[in-house]
Amino acid sequence: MIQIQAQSTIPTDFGNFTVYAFSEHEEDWSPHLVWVAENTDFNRTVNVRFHSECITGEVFHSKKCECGQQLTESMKFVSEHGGMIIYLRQEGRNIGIINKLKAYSLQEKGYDTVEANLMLGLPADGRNFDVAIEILKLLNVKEINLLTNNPEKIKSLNKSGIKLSNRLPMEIQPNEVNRSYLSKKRNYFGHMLEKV
Ligand SMILES: Nc1nc2c(ncn2[C@@H]2O[C@H](COP(=O)(O)OP(=O)(O)OP(=O)(O)O)[C@@H](O)[C@H]2O)c(=O)[nH]1
Ligand SMILES: [Zn+2]
Repeated sequence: MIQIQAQSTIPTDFGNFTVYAFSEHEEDWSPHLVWVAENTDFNRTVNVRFHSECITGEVFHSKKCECGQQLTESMKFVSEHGGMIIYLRQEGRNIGIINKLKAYSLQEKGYDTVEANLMLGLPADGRNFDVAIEILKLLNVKEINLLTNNPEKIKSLNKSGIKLSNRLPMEIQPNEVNRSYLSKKRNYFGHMLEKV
């Protein structure tokens, strides 16, 4: 059972956030991190982003995906309108950074993002979002707007008991490198993307 292991306030370029680290054990070096914008009213519909870790995109500005830009846009949005980012330590759709780099290596040979995972004997998407739901319940959140294009995140919420008021699109303008990745997301996983 996960619980809050620590919390603190952190000022960012986009405003002040309270950050909570959630894990089962205090010695877990990769806890899920929940970033709550300071103007968040838990008694109203809360704007929420479930965001899976992508060190290549978020820290090193990889052009292969849109994760870094989505995280920045999400932080801006919740700072302005209230809300939180549930930052899930599910690197590479939960195959881990080593396997993601192996998958990228296969992508250099011409395989797409799904084929590469499957060739490694791994699921196309190894995530489930139950832990994000658990976090919302622990924080006593009852009703949310979800910033996402991913239908799986919506399905998880619909069976959770937490009310989903609205889906808010989180679409980034494609670049020349990530356009085929984004179109695979739309055509294979069913992401609601209009710009690819
Ligand atoms: N295995 C694998 N993972 C990737 C690849 N490109 C990006 N990722 C991972 O995909 C995940 C993207 O997660 P999210 O930002 O939550 O995005 P999403 O599930 O597409 O849904 P929304 O952005 O909410 O629409 C991150 O964990 C990335 O590390 C890839 O080519 N292969
Ligand atoms: Zn990414």
